[in-house]
Amino acid sequence: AAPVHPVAAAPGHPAAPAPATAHSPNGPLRPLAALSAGRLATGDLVAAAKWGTDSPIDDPAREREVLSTVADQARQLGGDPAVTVRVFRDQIEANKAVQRGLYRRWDANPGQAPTERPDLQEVRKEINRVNGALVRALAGSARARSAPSCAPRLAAAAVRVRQERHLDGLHTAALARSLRSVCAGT
Ligand SMILES: C=C(O[C@@H]1C=C(C(=O)O)C=C[C@H]1O)C(=O)O
Repeated sequence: AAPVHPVAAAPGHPAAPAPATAHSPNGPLRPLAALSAGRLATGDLVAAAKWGTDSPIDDPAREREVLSTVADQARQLGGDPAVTVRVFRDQIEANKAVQRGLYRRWDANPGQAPTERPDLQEVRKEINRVNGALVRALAGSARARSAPSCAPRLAAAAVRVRQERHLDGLHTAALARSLRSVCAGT
């Protein structure tokens, strides 16, 4: 098994608590954007793990497991399980959009296709860690997510993350997709 890529292994240290509002330029929304980008980076590894195998991009059983786990985690943290599940449905769609985009790229340019195959189970362990951090960041951002300033602040945070991580068009579009229901009432 190939080692987990460092970009995915350290998306803002997912095991640590979400940074406090005062230390984040965009308040508690910035970690949501950063963690979402970290989760999307795992999409590259998942695509590489599945490419050339029988494992389909869509794995509904794994998706159900993710959604039920994050709902439980949200309940334990005093978060909102319904909101958490809604956001994670978007996270999952965005992850699959990355995988599909990479498959298109690799089909069109076989020279760009991965030559190493990461272990999907190892990548999913990393995804689980990011999931836990995201659930925590969601639970800690209820006020910011329901404020009228949520959408512009979240958009600004996403732009910063795109710049910091030098995201390409595929990952930038997926980041927007992943954050679609973060702000209440959007
Ligand atoms: C990331 C994967 O691919 C898809 C996306 C998932 C996700 O974002 O959690 C879960 C299952 C798959 O439908 C995977 O198979 O683990």
